[in-house]
Amino acid sequence: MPYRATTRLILRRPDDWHLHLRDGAMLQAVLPHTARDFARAIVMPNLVPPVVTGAQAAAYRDRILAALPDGGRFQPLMTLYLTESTDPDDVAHAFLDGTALAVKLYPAGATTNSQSGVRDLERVRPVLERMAEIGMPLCIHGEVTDPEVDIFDREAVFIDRVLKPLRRRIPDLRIVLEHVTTQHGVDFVRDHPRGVGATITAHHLVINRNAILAGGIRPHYYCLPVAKRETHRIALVQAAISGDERFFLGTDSAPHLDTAKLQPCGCAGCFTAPVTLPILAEVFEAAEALDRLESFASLNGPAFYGLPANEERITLAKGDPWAPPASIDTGEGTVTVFDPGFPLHWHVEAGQSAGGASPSAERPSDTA
Ligand SMILES: NC(=O)N[C@@H](CC(=O)O)C(=O)O
Ligand SMILES: [Zn+2]
Ligand SMILES: [Zn+2]
Repeated sequence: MPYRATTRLILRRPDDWHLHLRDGAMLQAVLPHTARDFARAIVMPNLVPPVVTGAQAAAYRDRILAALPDGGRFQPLMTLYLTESTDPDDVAHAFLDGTALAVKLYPAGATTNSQSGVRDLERVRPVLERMAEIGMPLCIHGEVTDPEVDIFDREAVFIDRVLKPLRRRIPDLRIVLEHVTTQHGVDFVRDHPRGVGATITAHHLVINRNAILAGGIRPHYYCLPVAKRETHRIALVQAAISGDERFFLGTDSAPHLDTAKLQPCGCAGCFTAPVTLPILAEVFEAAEALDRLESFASLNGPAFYGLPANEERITLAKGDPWAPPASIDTGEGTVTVFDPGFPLHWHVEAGQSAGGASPSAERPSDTA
């Protein structure tokens, strides 16, 4: 049946403030899916070996730009992986010359490729103090690694044990609590009027932990932090649709080969890049908040990072449900595309640019 758009929504081209692009064949395969819909993305540094220095970030940025499809104007924004031997001068230099926008804190052992991360925050204090001085944000994977702590509590415990004391010790350090998954995380951000933000993924807005475990084990819904119970999902939706500047989109699109996910010990991460904006449109529409999608996806992130919002526009169109590809091929194996579990009626119109005609998101209007 031919596609019939019945509703259109124009918004500034979104950015992704938390993205995994990997390297090599995987980078080649996943990058076009982000570059198609997003103007910029903060690229996570958890390669093997990790992207630690300014020079490594510049080299990785060059590899990403070389992998861009022809005519792609996508801009990768680089991060530095914080280790206990990170040099404060190198970090400051990379920030001030524009090579890196932020530093990423992985508690050692918390997630995929975090083994070079931080065990003792005291050891990185000189780096954090320097970052506070120069206004460089710290992006945080906010989970404790203590095996005594239940996996569903690890974000909340991190906030109490690590984040609150850190905030007291270095109050001027700008912090992004990445991929927030709990009411506790939302409350922590709301309690801090300045200098604290949080990214929210599309998948945490649409799944709770039942998606992973009820009626069978579904590895493609397993990511870290792991999805929590429904009350937390609702808190995340409330934060995302609130228009509150401190909450912005970070997809955490984290591709892994299916052969790595479908294992007795499969790895964490959901590949959402190809479906992020259609999913968000469904979520915001269901919450009667389509007029705030632009704040979440296109305005709040740049405001936090002190960057201009994109001038270019994209159009989201609503029509008959469409089926995204079940997976993409990387040449080295397939990667399953995140399935939200409901039909997608919205899609991003191809090659669309409204040329800056509209000052902000329009309320959807009937164009049929
Ligand atoms: N989110 C995930 O489950 N996985 C991410 C790492 C991360 O963001 O924690 C990955 O790199 O695969
Ligand atoms: Zn993470
Ligand atoms: Zn991530």
